Amino acid sequence: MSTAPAVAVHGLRKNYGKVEAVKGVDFEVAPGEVFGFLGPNGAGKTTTISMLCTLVNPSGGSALVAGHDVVNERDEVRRNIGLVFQDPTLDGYLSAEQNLRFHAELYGVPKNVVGDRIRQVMEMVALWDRKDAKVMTFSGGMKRRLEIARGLLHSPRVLFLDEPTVGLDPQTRSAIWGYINELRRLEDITIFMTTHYMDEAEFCDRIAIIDHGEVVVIDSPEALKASVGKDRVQIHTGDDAKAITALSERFGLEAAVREGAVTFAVASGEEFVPRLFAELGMPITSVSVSRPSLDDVFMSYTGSTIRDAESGADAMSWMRTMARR
Ligand SMILES: Nc1ncnc2c1ncn2[C@@H]1O[C@H](COP(=O)(O)OP(=O)(O)OP(=O)(O)O)[C@@H](O)[C@H]1O
Repeated sequence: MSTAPAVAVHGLRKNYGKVEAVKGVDFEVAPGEVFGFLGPNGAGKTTTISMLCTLVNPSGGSALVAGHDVVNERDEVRRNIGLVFQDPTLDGYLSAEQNLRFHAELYGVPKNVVGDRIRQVMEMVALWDRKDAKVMTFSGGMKRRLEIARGLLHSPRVLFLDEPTVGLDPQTRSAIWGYINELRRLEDITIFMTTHYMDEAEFCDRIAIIDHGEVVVIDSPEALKASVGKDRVQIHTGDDAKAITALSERFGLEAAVREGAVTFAVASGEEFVPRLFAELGMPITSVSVSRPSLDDVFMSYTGSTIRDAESGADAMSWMRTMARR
């Protein structure tokens, strides 16, 4: 297996008129990696992935995918990638299998292997028993699964998934992740995906947090959470106000009531708890310690929660829509 990066991006930029959608990003994705691009709506995820897939021309910088330049070697890039985008492009009047056969012809999959490959990818997403059904009869989750199967049909080296689970219910989302995990076990493939679901970013080997067109940080979910440094401690007491004062006076900690409990952040929370019981000077009825989540990571690197950032982006796109009228 090659050790050259599956994706190598240097100073990649995209402007739409005055909007700087992507402001010069740099990153590399190793072969076999599941790499996640995490950011709120409007952060520049789709624009970046579209440039890597040769669907949008960069305004500057460079990108190699499977060793090929996305501007000068578009055909080579396209042959080596699979795409699953937010907007479905399946033909509802054709059966699931016919959709895949059509795709196989477009990509020149050799005739002698098409049948076996179609069966293999459809079994991977548990749709083989529905191969003859028209796609218009499929649920949203089944269509997404079929799109993933189609994206894999020509054995791409890099599979791009743009928000693969957006709009799906939690059960279907978790099933899709089951297939993605199965896929990385069975196929020699690199997966590049975008998401704005924090819980899904946890499944990636590494994630890049992107905000306002810039990559803010790149690392494994574990390392990112560790970089935040502090655990979240929540305690229940008979008198929250008194507990907040005591935490401040005795430990110099800033606490507030969150989700009905006195909440504060502290390094090595588990080691701190025994001291807390001994020195707080009032009874504690329950305590919980949790590690930082990716939400805390996003907050610490961007200064806002992903939801706040999202409503800001929504407001921006609403203003742009109004301005165009
Ligand atoms: N074709 C376009 N013309 C003008 N502006 C665009 C175009 N496509 C994207 N933008 C703008 O570029 C910025 C980045 O958009 P992009 O779709 O890449 O973000 P995103 O992170 O993928 O968001 P989402 O999760 O909503 O898809 C936004 O401000 C968006 O409004």
